Amino acid sequence: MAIPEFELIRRYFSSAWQQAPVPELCLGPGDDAAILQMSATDQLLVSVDTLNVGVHFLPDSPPERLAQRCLRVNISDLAAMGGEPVGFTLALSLPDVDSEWLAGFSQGLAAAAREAKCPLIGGDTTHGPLSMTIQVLGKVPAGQAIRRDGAQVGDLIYVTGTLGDAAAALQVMQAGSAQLSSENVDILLRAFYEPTMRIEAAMQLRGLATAGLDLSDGLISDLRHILTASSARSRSNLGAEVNVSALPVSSAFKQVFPEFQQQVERAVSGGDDYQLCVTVPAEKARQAESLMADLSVPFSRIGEIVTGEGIQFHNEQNEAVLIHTQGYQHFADSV
Ligand SMILES: Nc1ncnc2c1ncn2[C@@H]1O[C@H](COP(=O)(O)OP(=O)(O)O)[C@@H](O)[C@H]1O
Ligand SMILES: Cc1ncc(C[n+]2csc(CCOP(=O)(O)OP(=O)(O)O)c2C)c(N)n1
Ligand SMILES: [Mg+2]
Repeated sequence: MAIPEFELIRRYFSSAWQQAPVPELCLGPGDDAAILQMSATDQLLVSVDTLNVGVHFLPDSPPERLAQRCLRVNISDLAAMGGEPVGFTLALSLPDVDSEWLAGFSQGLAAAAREAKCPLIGGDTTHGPLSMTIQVLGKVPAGQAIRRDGAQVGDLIYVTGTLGDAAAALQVMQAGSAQLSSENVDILLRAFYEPTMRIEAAMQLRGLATAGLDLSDGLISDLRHILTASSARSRSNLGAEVNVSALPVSSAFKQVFPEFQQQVERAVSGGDDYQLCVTVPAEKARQAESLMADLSVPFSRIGEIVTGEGIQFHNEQNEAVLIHTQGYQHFADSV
């Protein structure tokens, strides 16, 4: 029987993290980043993610774009906590020394590092199948990180940007794009390789959002992380109501997935979005919406936290919509 990714982590790694707590540790595994107390006023955020060929990107991906994606998806975890980047380390495993590939990779890495104001501060370079791991360090004023566990009944659920574009890009890369304009192909590929880092947006949402994370596995699994963490913390049963007609999707995405049910399924379970999903109390919603508008960040209200369990999807007419797909799961195919 396959062990789901999160059960595997809990079963085999919780014994290590439950040992020897240090006074600096404010938040261990389970959120987008760990939180460590650095001084009375500052906390350090730490997060790491790996990208593997064949799993996270296709073989022969352009190296410049791959580097962009690798740093951006990692910085997305810092952003999701309301953090500001401080620096990153890079552990790179390469099958051979291909100077053309490395020149492209180096350019993409430098461009993303510049944009995020996040310098490379160390790393490791080894011989092996292509794999890249980036660890990001960030900072946040003490107590102000946006965690996954603060959502409450009545909070409104928002997402930034559009959902499903990266899933549509993958479909286009794997199956072709006969019916798409080159402009739309560009939009989708950019969503996959260069997801927007929502650093400033999330910093503005500190103190307004009760919970938040970045969407990597798809809304249907990632919103559940907010529900699980927040239910545990508040010792209550929290669920979510999501209006599928409010899910923000691009016209390029709709061209790739023309049927409405297919659009809903891909938007909530396609993954690789790296948009923010946050919960905001109703009385702070106007302020949050206007701050996001000032930053020109699309900010869509898609639902509400309710008493209950799991996520219920409904349409504009308030009719239940069944979703048949799940979010991305590593090891889903293992036996
Ligand atoms: N091998 C591991 N040991 C300890 N913690 C882990 C391990 N793998 C994942 N985690 C933790 O589990 C949580 C969920 O992981 P993941 O889905 O990768 O988060 P994210 O989507 O934020 O990258 C994170 O807090 C991460 O630190
Ligand atoms: C070749 C390829 N196949 C499938 C996908 C889809 N995909 C792979 S991993 C993933 C989820 C996000 O990756 P994960 O390692 O779980 O990131 P994390 O949640 O740790 O940030 C998705 C949607 C992809 N990006 N590339
Ligand atoms: Mg991860």
